[in-house]
Amino acid sequence: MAGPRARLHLGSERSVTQNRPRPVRAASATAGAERLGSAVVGLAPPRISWFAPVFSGGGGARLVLVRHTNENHPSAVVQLNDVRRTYGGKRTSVAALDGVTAGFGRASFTAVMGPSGSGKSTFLHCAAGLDRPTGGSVLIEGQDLGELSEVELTRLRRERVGFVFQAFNLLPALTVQDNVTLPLRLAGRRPKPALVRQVLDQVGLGERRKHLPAELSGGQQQRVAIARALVTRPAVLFADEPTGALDTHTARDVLGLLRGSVDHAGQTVVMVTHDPVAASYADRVVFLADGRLVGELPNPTAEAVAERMTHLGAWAERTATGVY
Ligand SMILES: Nc1ncnc2c1ncn2[C@@H]1O[C@H](COP(=O)(O)OP(=O)(O)OP(=O)(O)O)[C@@H](O)[C@H]1O
Repeated sequence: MAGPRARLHLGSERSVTQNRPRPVRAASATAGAERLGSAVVGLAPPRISWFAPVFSGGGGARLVLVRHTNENHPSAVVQLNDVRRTYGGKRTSVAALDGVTAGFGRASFTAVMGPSGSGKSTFLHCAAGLDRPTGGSVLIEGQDLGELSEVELTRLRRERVGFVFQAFNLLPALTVQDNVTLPLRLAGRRPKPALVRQVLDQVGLGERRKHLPAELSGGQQQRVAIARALVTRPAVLFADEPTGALDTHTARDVLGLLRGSVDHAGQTVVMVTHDPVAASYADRVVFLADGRLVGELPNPTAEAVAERMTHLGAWAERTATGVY
């Protein structure tokens, strides 16, 4: 557990009613996930509380008891323990992540938000095994990534981690079906036709499997990218601004698809986003500022997320400039 961390007090968490229908969860999809109050966190109830400075909207600091839900727990699919990532040398050192502890339970959907430069990409890269932290540990399904060689880490990423980025990164000369099955073929596995059909149907592209990416809309191409990420049945799907290149309507389709993979297939999803509406599809939002986890919001609404981000941005600016 990291030492005391600043947590932002950013207004009421439940002042705005939910602005989207939440699908009923299949019992199998939520196996292992536990409800903690109103938050689906997939973790054990918090065991440790800590005293931390809380910054009010006006910039003043006071001490309150903070209940922390992100501690180390063996049931987490992804667990970060006191993760640090420093860039640069001694004199130019930047702490992109400064002691982050967070857990992500099975069949949970978490949005990661924070001002520009707060460490979101670094967080995602370290959590997904794309980058090695300079301190602390990251576990995926209980496996400490720090204990793996590069070859082992690559294999774990290929088999247990799915990625979706803002850019769809499809191979233009391959059909939808061949793009989707590529990760399996790269891993030397023969794609099972029934599985491929199922994944393509899941993303609504069963009829388009022979098409080339250029023959699809942006939203459909992102669906192909999601199918490609899901085809290995990964333990966790990491999404980095997956709707950043899509119009509002298409973005909602894609977010609904991610939500459905959690509710109906028990997928664990961790998504970095700047968009409060996108974040409102998640079970909870965790907020980063200055490389630290500074708060979380269960059952987020777009309005509540936007309100917190406004305060967080103002606080980050005051911290950076030293003007309060
Ligand atoms: N390769 C690097 N070398 C040096 N500093 C870096 C490097 N990558 C990130 N940083 C610094 O680490 C901090 C966190 O960066 P990161 O990209 O994780 O933030 P972010 O929240 O994803 O930002 P944004 O929302 O603007 O994409 C920033 O101060 C950034 O300048």
